[in-house]
Amino acid sequence: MPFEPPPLRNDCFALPAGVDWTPVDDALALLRDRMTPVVGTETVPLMQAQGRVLARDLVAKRSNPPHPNTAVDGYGFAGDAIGEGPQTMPLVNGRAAAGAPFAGSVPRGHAIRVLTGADLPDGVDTVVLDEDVRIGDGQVAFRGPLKRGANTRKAGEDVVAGDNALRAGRCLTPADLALAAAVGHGALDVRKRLRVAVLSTGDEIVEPGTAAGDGQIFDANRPMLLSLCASFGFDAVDMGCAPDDRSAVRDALDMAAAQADVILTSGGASAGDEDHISALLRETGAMQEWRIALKPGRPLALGLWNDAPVFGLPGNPVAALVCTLIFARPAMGVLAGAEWRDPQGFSVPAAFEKKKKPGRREYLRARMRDGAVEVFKSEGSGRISGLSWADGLVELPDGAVHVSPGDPVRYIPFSAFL
Ligand SMILES: Nc1nc2c(c(=O)[nH]1)N[C@H]1C(S)=C(S)[C@@H](COP(=O)(O)OP(=O)(O)OC[C@H]3O[C@@H](n4cnc5c(N)ncnc54)[C@H](O)[C@@H]3O)O[C@H]1N2
Ligand code: MOO
Repeated sequence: MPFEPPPLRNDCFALPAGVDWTPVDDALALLRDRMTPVVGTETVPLMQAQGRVLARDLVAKRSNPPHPNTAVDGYGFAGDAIGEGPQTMPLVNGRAAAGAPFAGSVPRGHAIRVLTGADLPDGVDTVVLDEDVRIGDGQVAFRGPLKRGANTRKAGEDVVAGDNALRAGRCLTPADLALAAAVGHGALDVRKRLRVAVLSTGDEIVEPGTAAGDGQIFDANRPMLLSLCASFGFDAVDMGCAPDDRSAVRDALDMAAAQADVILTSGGASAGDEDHISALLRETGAMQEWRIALKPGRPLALGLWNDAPVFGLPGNPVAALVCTLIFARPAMGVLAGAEWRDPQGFSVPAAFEKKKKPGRREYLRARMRDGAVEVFKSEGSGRISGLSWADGLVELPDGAVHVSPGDPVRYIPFSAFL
């Protein structure tokens, strides 16, 4: 039987009793607390592991470097055999090169030709750089003093065999693959990719590029959310668009839960007559409507559908993106077996003025220009051009603020969510 984690609990999205408008940090703390990995593990070749989530701590099978070696092209000798001022040493026949070590031993007071990366021959612990020597008559001449061990690398100075080189839950970067390779691994145990189904809802939504009649709009959320999930390293599953019809939405959720580990829907998340996502999730008894003290993205419907967590995102594209980045992204990371990650923001000077009332956190579309952060001209939640204009978000705190140009504000680049 495949080794798979247990499903989430039915009440995994429940808010504590009496909570009404949930502050963003409380909502995030709840998600962090309740989410657990839902995907199993598999072994993949190292070369194909970029972007995957490491399933177990990676123990170094070999030290890096494995042996003491020279960091430069030059001449190696015993460091304690020289003093200050001019030095002359007879050269031993032969040389040590990377991949072609010198088999013999170098007598004290003698030197040997060494090339970068070569294991230090027996009797050598110090190297003088090519640029600092003169060669002639079977001898090498240079000026002392030279620190013992100069221009060499110690065995294990980077990683020692048996050390934990990488921690489980890490999303593997190109540099991680270099490290894993260096310490002796050719294949890695990783989490299976999280499958994320993306479903749009709404009678007014039509396929991009088709003819749109009066009252119809093109599906902008689906291409955005599918590509976003792919950029997070997940398998994005396109579930198309369901009309505002309870049984059609039910069928679409059934299909999504059969094909994916998580479901992202957009539209129909609030409590209007045609808000079928929240109504259906409520029917399962696992629906939680999170009214988050946040702009944009107030209504976020969370629930389980046939054991698959559902993030019912608001329909407005700006709110859909903000809710995905701020809530769904870190939660999906944990479902995928990764560590919880808070996006790294920066404190930068504002290039704008803004007054904000207390009681909710606000995210503004933003971009850095000339060392300061500017914000989009409108805060309208349907203004998709502003998402495209932006390189990130400015996060304004829950309390009241009056930002003036030059004041420090928190800027989170979109790349911080990847
Ligand atoms: N009486 C209230 N009305 C609304 C409230 C409220 O608190 N009380 N909240 C507003 C806010 S804030 C938002 S956000 C929206 C969220 O509503 P829904 O999640 O139910 O979304 P819809 O009503 O279905 O759609 C909202 C808006 O977004 C457009 N949309 C939907 N899907 C797509 C898509 N795939 N691509 C492009 N655009 C999409 C849709 O046509 C609507 O214009 O509710 C407010 N109302
Ligand atoms: O979530 Mo709505 O888009 O805040 O405006």
